[in-house]
Amino acid sequence: MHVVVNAATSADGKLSSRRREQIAISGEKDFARVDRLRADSDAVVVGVGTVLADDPSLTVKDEQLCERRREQGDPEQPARIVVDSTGRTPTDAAIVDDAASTYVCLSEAAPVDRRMDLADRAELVTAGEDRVDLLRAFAALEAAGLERIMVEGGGELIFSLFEAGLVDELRVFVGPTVIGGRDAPTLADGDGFVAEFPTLTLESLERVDDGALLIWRADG
Ligand SMILES: NC(=O)C1=CN([C@@H]2O[C@H](COP(=O)(O)OP(=O)(O)OC[C@H]3O[C@@H](n4cnc5c(N)ncnc54)[C@H](OP(=O)(O)O)[C@@H]3O)[C@@H](O)[C@H]2O)C=CC1
Ligand SMILES: Nc1nc(O)c(N)c(N[C@@H]2O[C@H](COP(=O)(O)O)[C@@H](O)[C@H]2O)n1
Repeated sequence: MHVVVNAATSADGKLSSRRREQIAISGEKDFARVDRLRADSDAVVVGVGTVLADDPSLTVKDEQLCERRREQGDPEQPARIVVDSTGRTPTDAAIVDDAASTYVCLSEAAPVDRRMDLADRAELVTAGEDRVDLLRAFAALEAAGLERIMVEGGGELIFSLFEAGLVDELRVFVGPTVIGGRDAPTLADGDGFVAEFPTLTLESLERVDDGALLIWRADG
């Protein structure tokens, strides 16, 4: 399995504002790059915080990219994956619509009624007691044939993926804006590291739109 985390931050490292509403940080070229990265992936992952904040579809928007996937024998759309310990994903969320297949990764703490509601719309993967055990969940997803994984956020999930040692690559578009706010989500939130910080090797740095795209390889 190869896991690429992709996100857009403001110049001060925020994913969105303290209101936790979706903000277009990327410009046109960067959104097109994100669409190509989705098209090159078997699955696109977000945490339930992003589902509740943004109601994302996570689909490939360019019809030619969908056509290319079909020609390669892939499903027209990559699968969507939500990491959601207790099954808070609404049943009318775009991520569980018919546009693509969806996996919801739950923990044992997810109530039966939430499981039953979501099971009509998604494949359920259970790993972990109170919180999703990402190592086990990702192993189950790999066993289901999902190899090329793109993670789109948010900051809580990205931190946990680094903590679990699951990140192979980090691609960050840094946009020309300042959002600020101590409570605004950043690229990696969670508890934060105090020692043994994950380190990265810079693979490339490119001007895109009015910002910069940085591609990092995770060491270790
Ligand atoms: N600019 C960008 O590129 C992007 C911006 N965003 C923004 O980020 C914000 C959402 O980010 P955030 O609030 O951090 O939410 P996340 O999308 O990271 O989801 C976090 C939630 O996932 C669930 N979860 C389950 N298991 C785990 C685990 N092992 N580790 C971590 N989380 C787990 C938790 O909820 P539970 O305990 O209920 O399971 C947790 O609260 C929004 O404002 C959104 O707009 C999001 C994506 C990209
Ligand atoms: N790459 C990127 N740049 C931004 O500026 C963004 N705000 C995001 N957000 C992510 O895209 C998801 C929305 O996807 P759909 O348009 O619904 O397909 C959103 O939930 C974030 O994960 N990404």
